[in-house]
Amino acid sequence: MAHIELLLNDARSFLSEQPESLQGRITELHHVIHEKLGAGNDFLGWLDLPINYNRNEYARILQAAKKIRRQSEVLVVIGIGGSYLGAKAGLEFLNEPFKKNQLEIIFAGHQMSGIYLANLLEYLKNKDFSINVISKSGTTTEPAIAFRILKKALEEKYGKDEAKERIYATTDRQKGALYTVAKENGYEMFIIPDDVGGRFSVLTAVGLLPLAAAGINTDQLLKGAEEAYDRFMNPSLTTNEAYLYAATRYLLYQQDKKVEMLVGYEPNLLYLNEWWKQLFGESEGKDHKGLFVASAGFSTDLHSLGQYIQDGERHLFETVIQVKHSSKDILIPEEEQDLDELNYLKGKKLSYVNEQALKGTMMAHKDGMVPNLLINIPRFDSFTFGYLIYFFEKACAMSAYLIDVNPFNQPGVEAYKKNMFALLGKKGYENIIK
Ligand SMILES: O=P(O)(O)OC[C@H]1O[C@H](O)[C@H](O)[C@@H](O)[C@@H]1O
Repeated sequence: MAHIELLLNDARSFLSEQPESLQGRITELHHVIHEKLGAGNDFLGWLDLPINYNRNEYARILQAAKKIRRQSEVLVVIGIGGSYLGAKAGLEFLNEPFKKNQLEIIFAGHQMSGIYLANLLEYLKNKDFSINVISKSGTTTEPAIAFRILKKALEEKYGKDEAKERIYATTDRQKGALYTVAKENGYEMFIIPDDVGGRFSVLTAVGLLPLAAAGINTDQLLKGAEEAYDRFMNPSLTTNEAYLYAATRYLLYQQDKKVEMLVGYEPNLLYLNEWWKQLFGESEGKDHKGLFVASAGFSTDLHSLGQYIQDGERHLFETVIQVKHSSKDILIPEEEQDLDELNYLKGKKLSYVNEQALKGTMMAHKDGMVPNLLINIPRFDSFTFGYLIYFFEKACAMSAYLIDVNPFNQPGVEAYKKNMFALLGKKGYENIIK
């Protein structure tokens, strides 16, 4: 039984060729992926993580998570891009809105705002805190600056020796400035394997330590990823939803749909959108190719972007995530006078109203010539999160190979960095700007 469903009822009629016709190419590329024959083949370590993650390191992650919870009220997680979005997406996906957790997780180093960091330092003054600094390269500017500043605050508060017991560094096994700092100071370290790129690293310490520290059941998360691993080992489009998704978005792209929007009807999905955008945007957007990936939270954005989606340029399609079971719900009460004219909804669950909004919107957008793909997920739990992460990762590798780009590099990201370093006067960048 599939843990998540992919329904193409509102997409097929737009396609001049059905995704199943690509089965031959998909099977070929499945072998390219699994036999590591394609571009970027030294970055396929994520593929087997659900079955061969490092058990010793995982045991240390769980120990460290316990220690953090014992010692601190706040864990500051420093990282950007792939070293931030997976954990953030997981926390948002799994946390109950407004519920205060025993350990508060705060992210830093995911931008360079002085306002944000100054206020964070202020906030941390009277709190016990620990730091998990995450950077695969160990040299990314945003997290490096945030770490320098927060490390100083931690050392001033607890002294160098105790601060050392409160810093956890997740980085490369042997290189990079963060590696050097961590080794030199004797911080506990977690390794991002050489063959796992940032945006494919959620199932390593990058995602698992912050999530375990937050009290999330990471055993279940890994089990979900393992179930997805098993299911997507067979390339047949009759059972491999990851490849069916990849094939469908590829065909829509061929038919001049240039934008894909990931859409959810629950606020808990908003950061999954952000993680997904990095995954697909950095993996496919190169050599002047690739879908532009955007996202929306409905029904909120139906009151802003909704007009464009219904009626603007016809270059987009939507992938909608529906959550089948609500862990909590609320009934709409009856009012005697019905002044707000809502009695027609009395006794109805809010989840029911939300679902009708989803159905009505899909119908309207389809009528407006926007193909809709529907992904049904059962509920917000760790198992489903792990499953979904692996589903999208596998779909992404296939998608990128379908348009013949290397899914695992991101050369374009360096262009702005060079200019920024030149403007900041960094050594070695003197002659960049003419
Ligand atoms: O983990 P790091 O090496 O610090 O990298 C963090 C992020 O920044 C880079 O610029 C890349 O565009 C991302 O792919 C990466 O996830």
